[in-house]
Amino acid sequence: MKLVEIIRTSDTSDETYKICLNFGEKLGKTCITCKDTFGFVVNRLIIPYTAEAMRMHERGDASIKDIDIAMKLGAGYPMGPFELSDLVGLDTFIRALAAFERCEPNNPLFKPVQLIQKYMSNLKLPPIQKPTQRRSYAGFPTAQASAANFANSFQLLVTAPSSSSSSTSSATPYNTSGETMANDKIPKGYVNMTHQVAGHTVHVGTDEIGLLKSIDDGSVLKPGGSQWCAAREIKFYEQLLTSTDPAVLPLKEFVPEYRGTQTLTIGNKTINFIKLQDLTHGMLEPCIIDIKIGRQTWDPLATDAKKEAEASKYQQCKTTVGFCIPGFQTYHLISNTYKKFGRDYGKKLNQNTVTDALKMFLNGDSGLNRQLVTSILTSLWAIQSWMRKQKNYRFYSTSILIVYDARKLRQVIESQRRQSPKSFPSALEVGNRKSGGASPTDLSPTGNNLNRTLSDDGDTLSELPKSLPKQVYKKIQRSRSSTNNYEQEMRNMRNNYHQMLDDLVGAYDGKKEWVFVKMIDFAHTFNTNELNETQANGLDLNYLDGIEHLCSIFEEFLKMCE
Ligand SMILES: Nc1ncnc2c1ncn2[C@@H]1O[C@H](COP(=O)(O)OP(=O)(O)OP(=O)(O)O)[C@@H](O)[C@H]1O
Ligand SMILES: O=P(O)(O)O[C@@H]1[C@H](O)[C@H](O)[C@@H](OP(=O)(O)O)[C@H](OP(=O)(O)O)[C@H]1O
Repeated sequence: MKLVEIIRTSDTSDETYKICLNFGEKLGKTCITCKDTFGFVVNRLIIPYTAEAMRMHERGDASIKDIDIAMKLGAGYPMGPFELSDLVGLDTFIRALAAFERCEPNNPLFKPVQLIQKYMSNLKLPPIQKPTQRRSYAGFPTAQASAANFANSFQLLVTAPSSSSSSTSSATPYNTSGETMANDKIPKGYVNMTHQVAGHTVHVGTDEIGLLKSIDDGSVLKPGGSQWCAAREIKFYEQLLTSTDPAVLPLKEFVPEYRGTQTLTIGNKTINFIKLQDLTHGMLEPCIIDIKIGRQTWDPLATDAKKEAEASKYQQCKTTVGFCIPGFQTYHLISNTYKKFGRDYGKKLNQNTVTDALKMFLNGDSGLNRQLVTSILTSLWAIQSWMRKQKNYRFYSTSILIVYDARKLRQVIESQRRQSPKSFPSALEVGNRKSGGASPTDLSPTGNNLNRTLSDDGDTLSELPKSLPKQVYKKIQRSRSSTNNYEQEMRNMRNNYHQMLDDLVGAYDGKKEWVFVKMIDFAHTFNTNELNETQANGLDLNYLDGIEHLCSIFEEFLKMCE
């Protein structure tokens, strides 16, 4: 975020104020000054604005989609109010609005929004506890979606490909109708994994589910069952975890962190899940591509029918480049929207168009970014180099999952443009961001400033240090007079602050990784000692062919960056 709000209280000395200002500027931020008033500038304006947008929809004046479009095109905001509130999380929004109301109980701007109250109470949200990344369990209902299944529908609504891209985006693994498996079937503490681009997914009206996400620790849970060959995949991860074989050790770096298994009862079924690190964790605008490696996507135990079915899919791609793309999503920086492409799109790709798809994934329409391409290519090379040696495994139907945060890419482009304006004239263009002006997206984890003074002061009243600065006492006195349960309030605010900070750190901490390239899906991976001599002989050429082609495409991309 480019913006820093410096809060100057009546007790702030000129010197302290200047130090803060200088510090902010040294960090390359744009600093503004505001009095110590609740919400400061951004939240004080964004919260009632968003509430009013929701009331507008509630009155039936305009649809969610139209309000978002109107504010983007009519007011130049990079995100509409609903898109923004979904990013921040309705739970955070609702609490911020309630906190404002407590500060000014008679101000109609801060009155609760009935529609959200109703949906939130149906959602049975967990109390604010450990920070999660984006609050993917938040969402706003479409007109059609029922209260029970709306959790992801708003996300889908705002992220569904626009009609102009429909020629390329066709069917996705998502339920674009906005229907997801009824949330009441998913055990408390878990939600559907919104950012899943391929693989087995929820099917309404059946017991089929897709990946879940644990709210508690942010892990993804991949469902097992004979259909998904879970036993084989669990065996793969468990063996790898304990392996000390030097020939195998590098593989540990190429897969997501394995966190064991977890049994959950969904409806009347007991399902064993594989728990993995969520590679999109902490990303605000995750771009994800699933690249299935290998011409042969069936394993040696496959039936003839399965072989035939697999061989007939993604034919043009698999036979020419040795890999295929069952799905991807990209956060398009120029239009500020998600674009999603499912298996139907992937099945039409060929040797030439597959490169366009990869470029689109990389937001390459305004030039490929060297840092992004290099980062991906480095990881691909590492996998390729290991594959050129390893003889322990045969990887059938595994994928390479490439994930990056478009929010960070935007920052990288903007900072490159600052350093070398001529070479990056169209950065932008990138997302219609007017440099210098704070936009709603810049400020999106709204509320980040909201509780700063309070949370900096300590957890609860009893934990506050004895010698508090004068202004802290003043704040406490003020807050105390406006709320009955001050200690609880402090705790809530503190927790809120941590959540918001987590969002911010996830998106903006320069040290945090923002690009991941990992191998996933080991349901058809075999140890060579399970295979006959012919199958086990030599290298995994099926995999090697695909990864070599993939590397060569990225090598070409790298040349284009020069
Ligand atoms: N560790 C992870 N972090 C984030 N997302 C993940 C992770 N693992 C899987 N996914 C998401 O889930 C999708 C499907 O994963 P995976 O291929 O493991 O499932 P599957 O149901 O076995 O797929 P398939 O039907 O191709 O065999 C991926 O495309 C990706 O979007
Ligand atoms: O790419 P698509 O078109 O989505 O095809 C699916 C993909 O090949 C999966 O890997 C496969 O699951 P397995 O890995 O379990 O074989 C699934 O088989 P299934 O329908 O038999 O589950 C296919 O439908």
